[in-house]
Amino acid sequence: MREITPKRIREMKGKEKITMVTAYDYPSALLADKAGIDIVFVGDSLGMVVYGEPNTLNVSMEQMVFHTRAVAKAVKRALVLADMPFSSYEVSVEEGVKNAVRLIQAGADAVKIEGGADHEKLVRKLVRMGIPVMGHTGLTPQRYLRLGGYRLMGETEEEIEEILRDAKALERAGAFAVVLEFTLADVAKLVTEEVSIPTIGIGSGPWVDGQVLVWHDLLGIYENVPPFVKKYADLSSIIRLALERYREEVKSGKFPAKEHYWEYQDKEDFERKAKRALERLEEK
Ligand SMILES: Nc1nc(=O)c2c([nH]1)NC[C@@H]1CN(c3ccc(C(=O)N[C@@H](CCC(=O)O)C(=O)O)cc3)CN21
Ligand SMILES: CC(C)C(=O)C(=O)O
Ligand SMILES: [Mg+2]
Repeated sequence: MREITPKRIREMKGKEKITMVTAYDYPSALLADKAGIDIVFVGDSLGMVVYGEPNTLNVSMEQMVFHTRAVAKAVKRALVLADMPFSSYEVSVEEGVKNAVRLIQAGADAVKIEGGADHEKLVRKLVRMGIPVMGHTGLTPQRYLRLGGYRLMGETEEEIEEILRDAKALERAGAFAVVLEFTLADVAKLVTEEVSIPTIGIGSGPWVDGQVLVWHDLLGIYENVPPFVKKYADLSSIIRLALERYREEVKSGKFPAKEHYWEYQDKEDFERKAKRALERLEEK
């Protein structure tokens, strides 16, 4: 059992801000855990930042399972959360349960689904069988085609109502937290006040219970970052510089240097052995 549990996350509401970051592989999850992040999250955004897709709609359960397994191996303290990908839970409650179980068996401590009111039955069922669930409302990227792209949510009365309805349905069904993505900050504040479960914002302002960002965005290794991202590092330029130096040193013969290889001290000994080896090869 890891130290950060869904219960601990719930208890942080109003006391301590919750920190969450995506990670898709072993080395990044190791770093996120060691940095003291509360929730290490295998997001379906991996379709975009790892696999180069234009949206998250082509992410498969297989991909989520493989990446969740790698992340789970690394994390000792944080809560490991895995996204349910598009079409893995919408068709039926049964299918949703089966797919959630696969992510749990890959090492996740909890799963996240997009939407709320539409999936109340599924959330209730998962929670009853012991699988902690995080919801997700506001901008839900799996509705990319219908929305006609990614945009700020909560500008109309109808959208505010929909976001509130989702959050309240999730609370009722037993979800332990809800992501509020790219909503006007006032809407996020209202939702945070209206529900007893923690709200975790992304692009939704400061009046929420926690924040989540995508690994590649905050570290500066993804070119199409959403407008709400703060870059905490510019790893792209650091990585490029290192690769250019490597290339240059191989071309010029500077790498590998003495400390990077091993040679015979006794060259005559090597000559003898090499000659014998070549002869043995001839005999066969
Ligand atoms: N790398 C990455 N970071 C994210 O935060 C993220 C993903 N990918 N993929 C899934 C969703 C999609 N998100 C996004 C992506 C783009 C905008 C964005 O750029 N909005 C622009 C205009 C978009 C358009 O051209 O239609 C804006 O100015 O509102 C917002 C949220 C957040 N999520
Ligand atoms: C944007 C966050 C919340 C997400 O769902 C993801 O990274 O997949
Ligand atoms: Mg997602």
